[in-house]
Amino acid sequence: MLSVEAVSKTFGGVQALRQASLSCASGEILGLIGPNGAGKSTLVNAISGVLKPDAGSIRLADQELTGRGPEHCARAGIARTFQNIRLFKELTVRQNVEVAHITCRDVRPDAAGRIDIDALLEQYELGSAADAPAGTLSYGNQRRLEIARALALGPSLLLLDEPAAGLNESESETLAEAIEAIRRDFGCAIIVIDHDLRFINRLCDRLCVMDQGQVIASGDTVEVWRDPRVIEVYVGQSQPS
Ligand SMILES: Nc1ncnc2c1ncn2[C@@H]1O[C@H](COP(=O)(O)OP(=O)(O)OP(=O)(O)O)[C@@H](O)[C@H]1O
Repeated sequence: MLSVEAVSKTFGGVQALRQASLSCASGEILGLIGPNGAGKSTLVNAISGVLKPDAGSIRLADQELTGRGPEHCARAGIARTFQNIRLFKELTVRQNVEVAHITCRDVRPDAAGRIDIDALLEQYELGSAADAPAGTLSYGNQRRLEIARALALGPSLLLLDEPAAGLNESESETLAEAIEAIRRDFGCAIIVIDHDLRFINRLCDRLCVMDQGQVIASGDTVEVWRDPRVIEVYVGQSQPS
């Protein structure tokens, strides 16, 4: 489904990505982890068209996406959330979701037809706030709205950048269940970036570990934690249980 091959990106003198490669299949939940500055957000930005890679290729199913912009990638079926929430804060909760749904209806009417906006708002406990401006929601509700809006795009690939940031343990558990429900209900591929390793290990089928712009390990979650390079990168950090 998603195939990223040898993607590189330099910002001034900083090589943020060095020939990074990963793949993600339909219905798979892939965890993208690594220390601060490893290149995770840059890679997700390249996949979602927010920035153009200097080299390498990005394909989604049979679509060549390398160097295409965010709108093109959204229309191709890639939806994402951001590390720092980016909603249309003056629009209502419902309007935020409707804008995404209209985009989906234009390009993938079949997928759009399967999306029920009211059900989506209820599922993310936003029904009672549907007519409130998005900017007035609590932090947790804004995070939920970002996911609901991403789903209204009818994605075949969903990218979640630090969805558990700022959540307590029980909220993270609820979020993990919600992401599993997305896989079940939408069947899309999901890539999750997060520093909460307990959350990542509980949720993800496979992991891709980055360090200094490179993918240093990828594979089954349990296997990856046995890799000496991964252990080295995480030395000093608490090992996940
Ligand atoms: N727009 C930019 N301009 C200059 N340098 C950048 C830019 N974006 C990222 N970088 C640099 O590229 C490197 C990788 O950053 P990136 O944000 O992708 O890492 P990350 O793994 O997502 O980190 P974190 O977990 O802290 O979010 C870092 O050295 C960062 O400072």
